[in-house]
Amino acid sequence: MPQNQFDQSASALPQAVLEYATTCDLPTPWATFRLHAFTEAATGKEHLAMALGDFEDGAPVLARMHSECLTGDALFSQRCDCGAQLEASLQMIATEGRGVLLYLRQEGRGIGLLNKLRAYHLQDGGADTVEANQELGFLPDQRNYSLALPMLAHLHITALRLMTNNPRKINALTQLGVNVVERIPLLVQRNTFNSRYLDTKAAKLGHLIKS
Ligand SMILES: Nc1nc2c(ncn2[C@@H]2O[C@H](COP(=O)(O)OP(=O)(O)OP(=O)(O)O)[C@@H](O)[C@H]2O)c(=O)[nH]1
Ligand SMILES: [Zn+2]
Repeated sequence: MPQNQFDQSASALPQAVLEYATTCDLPTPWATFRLHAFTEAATGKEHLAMALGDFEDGAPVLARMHSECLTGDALFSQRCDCGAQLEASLQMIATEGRGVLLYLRQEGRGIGLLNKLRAYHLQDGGADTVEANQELGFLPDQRNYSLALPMLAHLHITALRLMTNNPRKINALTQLGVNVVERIPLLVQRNTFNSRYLDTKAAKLGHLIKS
């Protein structure tokens, strides 16, 4: 699959600069995480890392690089798999007792909330998730994963066992010099509303999801 039909290569994107802000405890139903906050210099956006356990030994860390999805993560939307993936990955980290979830504020695969809702409107009229982005003048995936680098460096994390179904995410991280030693599938249940979305991700974006 030609990667640039869907997203820019990692080397073509500007390297994100983040400034560390603060850390606090974050109790969740599964574990009490340490929540680390960072500010992105270029946009002022706040990006978060939820960490559990000690990473100083250098052993590969169970990790989720989660892209913000307000509708799925907070508003219980069934149009996508984001909320269920967020919950499942935090549970897996808690079960292991060690791991990190990077919560990257790249809503709508980087096009922002309002444009994602415009894309949903086009999808309500028949477009798929890729066509809708293109109709709005965007690449299907506008994310810049270099946001992860300063967060991983701050946490002294050097190698990942990444929970994802998206091989382009692993390619991008590898291009950026991150050592991804393993991919751990993060499959969630289909429903009436997300089924076409999941099929399009598999067919057009290369996600490793069974139909
Ligand atoms: N532009 C757009 N973004 C969407 C749509 N549905 C979900 N998103 C965003 O997609 C992002 C999540 O990406 P996905 O393609 O679902 O999954 P992924 O992160 O590539 O892969 P996984 O690691 O397997 O979850 C979040 O930022 C969502 O807000 C949509 O229809 N259009
Ligand atoms: Zn979502």
